[in-house]
Parts: sequence; structure tokens; C-alpha cells
Amino acid sequence: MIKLERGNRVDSLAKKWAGEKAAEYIQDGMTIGLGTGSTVYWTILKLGELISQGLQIKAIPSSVETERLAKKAGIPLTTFSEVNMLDLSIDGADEVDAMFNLIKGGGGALVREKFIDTFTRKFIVVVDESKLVSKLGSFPLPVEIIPFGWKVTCRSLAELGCTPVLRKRNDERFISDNGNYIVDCHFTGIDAPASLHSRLKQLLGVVETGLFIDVTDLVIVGKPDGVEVVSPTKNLP
Ligand SMILES: O=C[C@H](O)[C@H](O)[C@H](O)COP(=O)(O)O
Repeated sequence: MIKLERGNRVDSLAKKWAGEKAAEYIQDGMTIGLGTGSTVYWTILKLGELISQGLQIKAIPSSVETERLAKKAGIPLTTFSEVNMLDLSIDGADEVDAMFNLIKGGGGALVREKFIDTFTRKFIVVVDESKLVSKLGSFPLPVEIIPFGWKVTCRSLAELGCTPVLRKRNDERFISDNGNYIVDCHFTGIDAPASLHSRLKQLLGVVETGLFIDVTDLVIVGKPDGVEVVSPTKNLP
């Protein structure tokens, strides 16, 4: 796999290709949802380039990090106070199954991402092929919970058959952009993602889960030798 240096991190060229390819779907006048992460980073950069060449769009960012990047790239921003429905959202994922269901939230942005990936006419996922799975759940499922009573919420999560691990960053509790905690739920494979999502949502303290069900329209997969655009008619592994 060809690697690419970006600041102090190393990304695959496959992510860059997937992220940039998605920018081809953006048309003049659209309102765009911008996801979060190292793949959509490339979409944001490309979009900045297109805007400097005259493209006129507005965007809603899904995290403080994306907002910062978008501002730097010169992308005009808006909010859900002004927009009911986006034209197109582009976002990364931590896992994608054959039904186009996703695990997201590896970067902790899942709540705002769920807004932009749901309230949109078209949702494109950008990933490298390492994210394609036959069954969700090898990646621990991120669940955002409120800090109050978090240990009680973790016990309820465990009763659903996972090992919940409170996310930390530099030995401190990770705090989401919404001021909440993220719990990474280790399952041994997720057999029924939709029903698991519903059960998790009923638990007191749970804000949102990283299961994104039935929202994806197109997956752009970056590979070592180029990109593949996969539509729902063509099954993933
Ligand atoms: O919270 C973060 C998001 O769900 C990301 O979209 C996801 O973790 C994929 O990120 P990356 O493109 O960096 O692998």
C-alpha cells in the first residue's frame, strides 16, 4: 500500500483517491454535508480547490475539526437552522458491510455525522478497502453517552452483550464536540445491526450509536491501484 505523509501522520494514497473522487459529485449551488476523518479530509481539500476556481456551494461540517479545515479551505458554512435537507453528504466510515450499513465514530464525531448523513438527499461514503467487512463488529462500536451516570449506562451497555470501554485520549476521558463521553463497545460480531441500534437507543444515558443503517447511497472505495464506485446493486464482500 502506498503511504502518504500528512503532517505528523501517514495515510494511504487510497484514502486520498477515494476522498477526491467524491468531490466529482458536487455541483454548483448544492448544500453539502461534510463528514469527519482522514478520508474526507481529501474531499475538503479538493472542494477548497474547486471553490477557488468558482464553484459555489455551502456546507455543514460534522465536527469542530471539519469546521476548522473547511474554514481554512475557504468553504462557506451554514447550519441546520438555515437548512432542512442537504443535497449531498460525504463522509468516511470505520466499517462498511455488504448491505452498506456502517460503523462510524472512530473519531468521536458520530452524533453530528448522523445528522448530516441522514438529512441529505444523497449520502456518499469514502473508504479504503480495509474498511469493507462481511459482518460489522470487529471495530468496537462507538456509542455517545451523557457523562451523568456514565457507569450505570456502561452496565446497561454490557447487558446487551458487549465489553464497554470508556474512550480516553492522553489518559484523559475523551469529550465529544457535544460535551459527552464515548464508549467503545466490543462485540464479537454484530448479527442484527438495526435491532441492536434500537435497543441501544432505548438505554438511559445513550445519545446516539455509531451504527448507520440504511442511509448509504454510494460507496467510493480507494484501492492500491485506483478507486471503485460501488452502488447498492453491486454487493460488497
Ligand atoms: O468519528 C469519526 C468518523 O466516523 C470517521 O468518518 C471515521 O472514523 C472514518 O475515519 P477515517 O476516514 O479517518 O478512517
